[in-house]
Amino acid sequence: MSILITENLSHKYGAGWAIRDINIDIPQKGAYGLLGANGAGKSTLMNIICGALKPTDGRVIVNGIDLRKEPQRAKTSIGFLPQILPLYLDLSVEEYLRYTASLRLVDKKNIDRAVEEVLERCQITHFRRRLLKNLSGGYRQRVGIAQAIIHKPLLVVMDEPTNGLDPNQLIETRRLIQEVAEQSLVLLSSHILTEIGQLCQEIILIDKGELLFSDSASAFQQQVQSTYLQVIFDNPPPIEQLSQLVGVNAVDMESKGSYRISYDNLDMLTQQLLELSIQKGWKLKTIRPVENSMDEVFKELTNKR
Ligand SMILES: Nc1ncnc2c1ncn2[C@@H]1O[C@H](COP(=O)(O)OP(=O)(O)OP(=O)(O)O)[C@@H](O)[C@H]1O
Repeated sequence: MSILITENLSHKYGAGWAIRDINIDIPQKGAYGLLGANGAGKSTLMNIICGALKPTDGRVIVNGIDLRKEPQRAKTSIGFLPQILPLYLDLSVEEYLRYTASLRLVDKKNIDRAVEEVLERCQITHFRRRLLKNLSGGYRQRVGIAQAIIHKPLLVVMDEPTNGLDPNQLIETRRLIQEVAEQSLVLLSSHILTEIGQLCQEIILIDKGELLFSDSASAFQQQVQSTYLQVIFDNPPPIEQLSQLVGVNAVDMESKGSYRISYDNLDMLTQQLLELSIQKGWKLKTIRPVENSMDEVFKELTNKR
C-alpha cells in the first residue's frame, strides 16, 4: 500500500490557483525532495498533505486513509515540521514534547517512553529541562523534528527544515533527517538544491502550482543534456588553443592539465581533440561529459515554461 497518494489536488486562495491537479503516489520510505521556486506552491501542498489546510479540490490518502474522511485516524500517520514552528517558549523541552505527544494522541501510558525515545533520537536528552526560549536555533529545530516524530508517523513532512541554521547545525540536522528517513517517508522542501541532492533519492518539482517532475534524483539530473566536457591531458596545451577549437563556447581550467569545456557541437569538438592530441602530443587521457548540477537542471526545467 502506498504511504502517500494525492489525487488531483488543487487549491485556490481567493481567485488564483496556488496548486493545480497535483498527482503523487509514493509507495515507500526514504527522503523525497520537494523543489520549486518561491511561490511555486510547496508550502500550500505540504500544508494540505498534513491536514493543516483543506484543499479546494482533490484528495490526500495517507497509509490508505482518506485525510478528509478520517482526519484524526490519518493524522496518526503524519508528522509535520512547519516552516515557522509553533513553540511555547516558556515550556521546557520535556514539557513541550509531552504536550505534543498528547496532541498526537499517543496513549497516556506510552507518553513517558515516547518522550525518552525522541529525546535520545534527536540528541536533546541533556537539554530536557531547558526552556525552549533558551535554546539555540539548531536545538529548537531538533525539538521541532522531535515533535514531528514523537508518534512514530509513517509520513513526516518538513517545510524548509534547515532554513537559517549555521554550518554545524546544518550538518547535524541533515544527519538527523537522514536517520528519520530510514524509518519514515520524509517529504522535505529546501531552497538549497545541493542539500536536496545529498539527502534525497527522489525529486518532486512543482512550478507555478503544477507538477513538473517526479522521479529519482539521477533521472532528474539526466533531464537536461550536459553541454560540458571534462578533458584531462598529460601534456596539456595552452588554454587559448582549446578556446579556438570549432564548437567550443568557453574553457575553464580546473587544475593543471584538467579543463572544463562548454560546447555547442560535441562531434566536431571530440574529433578535433582526438586528432590534435595525436598530432601535437597533448596526451589526452580523459574525456567525459560533466553531470549537470541540480541548479542547472532546475533552471532549465522551470525556464522552459
Ligand atoms: N494565505 C494566502 N492567501 C493568499 N495567497 C496565498 C496564501 N498563501 C500562499 N499564497 C499564494 O499562493 C502561491 C503559492 O504559495 P506557497 O507559499 O505555497 O509557495 P511556496 O512554493 O511555498 O513559496 P516559498 O518558497 O516562498 O515558501 C503564491 O502565489 C502565494 O502568494
